Amino acid sequence: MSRNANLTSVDDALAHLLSQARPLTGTEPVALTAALGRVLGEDITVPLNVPPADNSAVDGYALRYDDIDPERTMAVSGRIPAGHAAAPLAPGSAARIFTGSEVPPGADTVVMQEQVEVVSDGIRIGGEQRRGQNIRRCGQDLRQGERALSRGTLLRPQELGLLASLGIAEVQVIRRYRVAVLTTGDELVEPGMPLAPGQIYNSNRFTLLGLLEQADCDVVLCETLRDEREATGQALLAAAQAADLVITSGGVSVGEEDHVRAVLESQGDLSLWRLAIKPGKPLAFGGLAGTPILGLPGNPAAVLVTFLVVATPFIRHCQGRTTPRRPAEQLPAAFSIEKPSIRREFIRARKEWLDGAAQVTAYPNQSSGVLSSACWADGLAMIPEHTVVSPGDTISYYSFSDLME
Ligand SMILES: Nc1nc2c(c(=O)[nH]1)N[C@H]1C(S)=C(S)[C@@H](COP(=O)(O)OP(=O)(O)OC[C@H]3O[C@@H](n4cnc5c(N)ncnc54)[C@H](O)[C@@H]3O)O[C@H]1N2
Ligand code: MOO
Repeated sequence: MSRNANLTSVDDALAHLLSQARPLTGTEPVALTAALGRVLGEDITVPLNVPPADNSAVDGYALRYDDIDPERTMAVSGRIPAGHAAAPLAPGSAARIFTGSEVPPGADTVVMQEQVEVVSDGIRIGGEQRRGQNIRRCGQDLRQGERALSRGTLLRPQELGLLASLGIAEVQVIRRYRVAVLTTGDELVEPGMPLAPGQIYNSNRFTLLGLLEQADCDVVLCETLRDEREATGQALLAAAQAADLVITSGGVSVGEEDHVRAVLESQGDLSLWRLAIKPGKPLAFGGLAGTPILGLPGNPAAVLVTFLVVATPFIRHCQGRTTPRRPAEQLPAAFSIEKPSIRREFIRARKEWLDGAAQVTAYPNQSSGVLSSACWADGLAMIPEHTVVSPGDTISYYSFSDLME
């Protein structure tokens, strides 16, 4: 691993995390109505042709192309509303047909009603017609026996519609990823309670719960721990036994009250500590009782950034999601970085439009204790290690929604 003043680079840290990630294999059945956002746990083979029969693409008349004669009135021998079986077409005649109605046996063409003149004893056909026009062929969407969707596909609204079009009401999905959340700190008080001197409200808990919900995780345990070594050890072990991943906030720096890292070091294994990332440097990663533990720093903006940059790729990998992270947009900076850092910096930023051109603006206060910067922002600008930035320089920008993908 490349280390810079004992800091592990973000790329090396991500490679290490992904090497430790164990994709979920267990599946569970869910009704289509509850399957949005889940990951398909089985390959789906098309059980029947979609559409199941040739049907009309327009409202009009079904007929045999060779019977079209602009000089002759054609009798209308039948009417086929959508949802009804089509009787065979009487020779030399036309059948009234509607969009989606099955084309009757014996017809090979549908003429739009706008090109038909209705007369007392039938119809007269004008305009230019083509053999086979306006018919949606049996199986043109999906053919029986072919692969409709593969295991690992994220189920979006259109995939749910496709499954429904195959008559499937329930699918196997990868089971939800179970995460335990432990926030640490004697100073923390839950919102709604009065605040005594020295205390602050526990904001990380809510940021993390929101992020995990957006990442389709099941939060199986959520506790706040006091800065106490033995209790921290017990709580971490209980969380490790209950979850696929434990995420903590706080207690990973160098102070003597930073117990999360110390517990990992003594009771589990600490395979990563201190990253070349700003904010978020003291991030710790390790394992306890066979469960990965991700120790995020306590500073509120560091929690958001490290979750998006480091935790999300790990979680997505474990969830069996196969789509790679979207590449950054390359945009001109509307800010400057005068002092190069040995850490890769993620700046709370906004993509803004000036005279029709996009540029990236930065929140003026990038302190990792300032969460309002993240509420102002719609994404993160990434500044590589050892880099200075002048206004107009091209930089990498990731929207928050792309980082959650
Ligand atoms: N001597 C050093 N001190 C610090 C270093 C260092 O390298 N040497 N690194 C700094 C950096 S960078 C960060 S980030 C923090 C991370 O420290 P911890 O992860 O141990 O976090 P805490 O000390 O517990 O808390 C830091 C900060 O965040 C507040 N906090 C914690 N939890 C919550 C919560 N749930 N909701 C809201 N706010 C929270 C806490 O009160 C502190 O202000 O260490 C630096 N120090
Ligand atoms: O890494 Mo810390 O989050 O810079 O404040």
